[in-house]
Formats: sequence, structure tokens, C-alpha cells
Amino acid sequence: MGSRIEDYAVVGDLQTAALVGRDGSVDWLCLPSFDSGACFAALLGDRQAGRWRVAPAGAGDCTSRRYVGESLVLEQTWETPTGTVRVLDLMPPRGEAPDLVRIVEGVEGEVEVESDLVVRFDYGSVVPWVRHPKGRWSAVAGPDALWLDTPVRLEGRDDRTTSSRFRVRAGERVPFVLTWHESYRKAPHPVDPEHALQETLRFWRHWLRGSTYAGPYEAAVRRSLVVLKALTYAPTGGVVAAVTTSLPEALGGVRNWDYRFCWLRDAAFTLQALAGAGFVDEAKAWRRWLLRAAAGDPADVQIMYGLDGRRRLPEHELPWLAGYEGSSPVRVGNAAVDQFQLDVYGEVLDGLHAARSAGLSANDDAWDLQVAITEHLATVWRRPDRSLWEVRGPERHFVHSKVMAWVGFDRMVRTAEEGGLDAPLDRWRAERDAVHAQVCEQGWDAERGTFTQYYGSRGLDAALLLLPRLGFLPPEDPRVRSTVRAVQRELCEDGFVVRYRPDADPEGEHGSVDGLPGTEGAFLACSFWLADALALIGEEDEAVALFERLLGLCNDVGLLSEMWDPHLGRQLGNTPQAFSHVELVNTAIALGAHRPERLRTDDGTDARGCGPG
Ligand SMILES: OC[C@H]1O[C@H](O[C@H]2O[C@H](CO)[C@@H](O)[C@H](O)[C@H]2O)[C@H](O)[C@@H](O)[C@@H]1O
Repeated sequence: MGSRIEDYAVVGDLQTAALVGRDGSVDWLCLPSFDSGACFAALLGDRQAGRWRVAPAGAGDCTSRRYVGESLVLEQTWETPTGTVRVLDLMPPRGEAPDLVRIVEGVEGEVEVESDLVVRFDYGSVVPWVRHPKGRWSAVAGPDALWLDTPVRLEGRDDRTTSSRFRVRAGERVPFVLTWHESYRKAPHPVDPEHALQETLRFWRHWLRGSTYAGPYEAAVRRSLVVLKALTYAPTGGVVAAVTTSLPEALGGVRNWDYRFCWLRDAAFTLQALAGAGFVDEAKAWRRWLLRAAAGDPADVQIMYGLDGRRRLPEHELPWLAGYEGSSPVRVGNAAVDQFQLDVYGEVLDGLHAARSAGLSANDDAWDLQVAITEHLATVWRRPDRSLWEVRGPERHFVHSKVMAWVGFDRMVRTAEEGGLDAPLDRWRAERDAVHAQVCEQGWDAERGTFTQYYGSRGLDAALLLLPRLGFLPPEDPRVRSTVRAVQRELCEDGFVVRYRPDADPEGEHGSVDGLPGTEGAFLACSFWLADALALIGEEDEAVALFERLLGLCNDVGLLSEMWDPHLGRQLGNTPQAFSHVELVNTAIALGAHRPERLRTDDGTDARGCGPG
């Protein structure tokens, strides 16, 4: 069996990323890009789906681990009866080709270490040919080639794997460099592992100097910023939602989706978090990505795109993979790409407005796109949609979607007013007021004292927690307070928030509003929204207590996946997930703003649940 989701740490090079278990096994790596086929897919199958373990022979999990400083260089340490070794894992900023570098370092005594390399291209389905040209090791199949450079002797085994055993004494360092290249090209030049290590440490140190966040949660916020940067695809500026596909939203269930794409929604939130923490360059890069991806008729704007802005992301299943702890099917591609989700227009317009407020210079192309989106919004906001939760049940008039339509018009009116820009302000104001009136009339359940999931629904939606933050109603409005309390009553499990109750609409397919069987864990981003909303309605102690509990769900190296199972006490869903880390950052910033006295430099005691940065 593979590791728990929270047992994985991530290393990446801003084009792809690997997941490393506490047992020293790299169980997930797609090369050359986040959305390429995986050459290590044991995460979703077993060892034969591909993995690379480097650890003391016969040992289990590492004794301790951490990231070196604030970098994305992972250091795992094993204390064994004969001595202590460390394994450093990193993916250096990319030169000629992507590299995964692993350096075994003897700390004390002498330890026998084993490397067990199982390469299976195309998500575990293709066994490569292994060769030793000019003393190097290479594995080739179809378009893919991997090259391994190491001073240790490598042996092929009958089960088409490559292993080696070697002894490491205190002070010795044994490197491995695994490099991907197109199979039809000449062999790549091997990188110097020690130089790559220094470069990688320097890169992250330098990048984090740009952070302007100062406050009580500095370690957790800075780790989240590093994760968000690692989820940014450097060549295009696109931001992936997570590095994995099909980690389940409920163990053993079917809610398994591919997150290795750029959602406008997730990216707009990411942009706000990065811009709010001082990273204006990343915000600019994403705006350029958006302008390219969304170019053309605004009616054709999609809710998500590929890393380079491609539009077709067909969803299919990989039946040869059993799925994480038997959670099948494993899917690649994402059928939500074709959905109509009304909220995205508002999210993009809100994100661009916030980015401008955070110091992004005006851009004529961006303004043209904003105007085109707003004009399109005016023609579609009365339509039902599939909402930010991408339900696979019927389209409905989701309240949050309408609220986001209001946000879209509101931000455009404000941008035009603030910048003295030429715009049809009266018409946009009229649309804004019409959405507002409709939501307050049809989205409010006076009997139960709450806004609802969709017009006429008995169910609630955690996205309603965003009402005060978005400015749809002031936090003092009694409807806001009572909706927040209703969400707490009806959508909380052990204090954490589920997105909605799938069975609140028993007439839908599978008896659920989302058209899917089963349930799911608490959604971490929504739980951060609750902390935010509580602070806004004046319940600051409750907000801080919840936020600090949420920090406690970070794994030992500060990572969050999408969800939390409050019954099993385990992380669920794709990992590490931008949405969760974005809201960690946004809520930390918001809590600091509500409680200026908390805005002090971290003394190192407040990074609850997050390992030393
Ligand atoms: O729950 C069903 C849907 O789950 C995924 O969507 C979720 O993840 C997206 C990426 O982070 C996020 O933008 C969205 O708000 C979430 O609901 C999945 O991608 C969908 O295909 C699926 O229908």
C-alpha cells in the first residue's frame, strides 16, 4: 500500500512536481510537464505502476523530515541501528531538461542504502527498454527517455526494475540525477548535483524575499506561498489547481478528478493571494496567460484551460490503475471544461480589479478583455449554471453564481470610476442592481433565515460564506450573520465545513444535487472562508480558533490537500492544492487586518502544525 496523502511532500521545478513519501519513495511524477503522462504512478496503483525509492535497506519511514530552510529541497533522515543517513530531494530550476536530483548523505556511522527504480511511462502502462550507452543508464519508450547518472553500480532485475545497494559512511555523499529528455534527441548533459542543490536553495531564498506578509502566521504563510509558486507553470504563467489526478474526495469513492489544469477560478484566487503578499510579477504573468487563453469571442471563454492555454481536455479513465486505496476510476482530463459556470466571470473581474489595486499597472488589452467579459455577462447571468462546485447534476440558479455576477458588474463599475475610464456605467450599474434584487428575493429563505444553495432549494452552500467578503451585503446585515450561523449548523463536521450536502436534493440523479453517488470530506478552502466570515461578523476569537485548528491540519512539512476527513483524521483529495493554500494565505492576511495587534513578526511559536520552515 502507498502512503497516506499527508505523508507526501512535494518537490518541483515550476513545470512539474514529484511527490515523495516518508518511506523515501517518489510515487508520482509526470514528465516533462504537470499534465504529461506519469513515469511514476504508484500513488494510484502499486509499485509496478512506477516509483523510485531511495532509503536504508529494509527501513520503513524516515525518522524525521523537513524542507531545507524555506526552500522546496526536501531532507529526510533515517536513524538506523548502524548509523544515520539523509536523502535530499530536489528538482532544480530547469536548464536543458527536467531533473530529479537525490543526494544520499552519510551523517553518522555506516548505513546500507538501497535504490529501487521502477520506470513505467504513460501512467504505469509502458515498460521501457533499458540500455547503458557510454556507461550511463537510460530507459526509452515512445517519446520518452529517462537518463540516470550516479556513481553507484546499477543492476537490472527480472521484474524489469533497476536496483542498487551501496554503503554510505559519515561525511560521504552519493548522488543520483534522473533526467527526462525526448527519446529522439541526443542524450542530455548531466547536471552537477551539488551545483543543482545550491542553485535550487538560492532560487527559493531569492524568490521569497519578495514576500511582504508579516504577521503571526509567517511560517505557514511563507510555506503556502512557496507551494503556490511551485504550482505556477513558469513558461506560460498558468497556475495548476494541484499536481495530482484522482486522489479521492472520499476513500473508495468515485469522486476522483484531474486537477493538473488551469482553472480561471483557482488561478484568480491564487493571483489575489500572491498579489496580496507582494508578488506582483506572478500576477502579471498570469494576466498575460489569461489574455492569451481567453482571446477570441468572450462567449467561448472556458472555465479552465491547459497549461499553455489549450482548450480541449477530454476526460477519460485509466482502467489499469486501481486508484488510490481502491478509489476508482482514475481519470485524466476533466469534463468540467465544457460546463457553463457563471461564477468565473466575476472571479476573473474581481481578480483583475484586486491585482490592479495591489499595484499591477493598467493594461489596455486587459481592460478590453474585461469589457468584453462584462458585456457577455450581461447576456448570460439570467441562465442557470453548474456553479463553482462543477456539479454534474442539472444546471440550476445557484445563489453564489448570481452573487459572482453581481461582483463582476460591481468591480467593473468601480474600476471604471476609480480610473476615470470610458464605460457604459449606467447600464452596468443597472445590471448590478438587478442581480442584487433577484438574489435577495429568490435566494433568501425567510422561513429558515438563510440564503440557499440555489433558488428554491432547501440546501445550503458553503460558498455563501463569501457574501460579506465579496461586499454583496455588509457584515452587519442580519441576513449575513444568520446565513453564517446556518452554514455552521448544517454544513459543519467537527467544526470543518463541507461544500454542500449532496443529498439535500433527493430528486437529482443518484439522489444528489451533484449527480454523483457518495459523499466527501470537509473542503479546506470553505473552512478558511468560515474563519474569514466569522472575523467579519465580529466573532474574532472563534475565527482565530478555527484558523489555528486549520493550520493544525497541515502535514509536517506544511502541505494541504483539498479536503479533510474529520472521521478518519486524514487528508483527502488532490495535493498539494492551490485552493487550500490560497485561502490559508488570504485568511491569515484578513485576520491580521481585523486584529492589527496580532500583526507582529513571527517569533517562531505560531506556525502550529507546520514544520520548521
Ligand atoms: O466535485 C465535483 C467537481 O470536483 C472538481 O472540482 C473542484 O476542483 C476545482 C479545481 O480545484 C475547483 O475549481 C472546483 O471549484 C471544485 O469543485 C472537478 O474538477 C470537477 O470535474 C468535478 O465535477
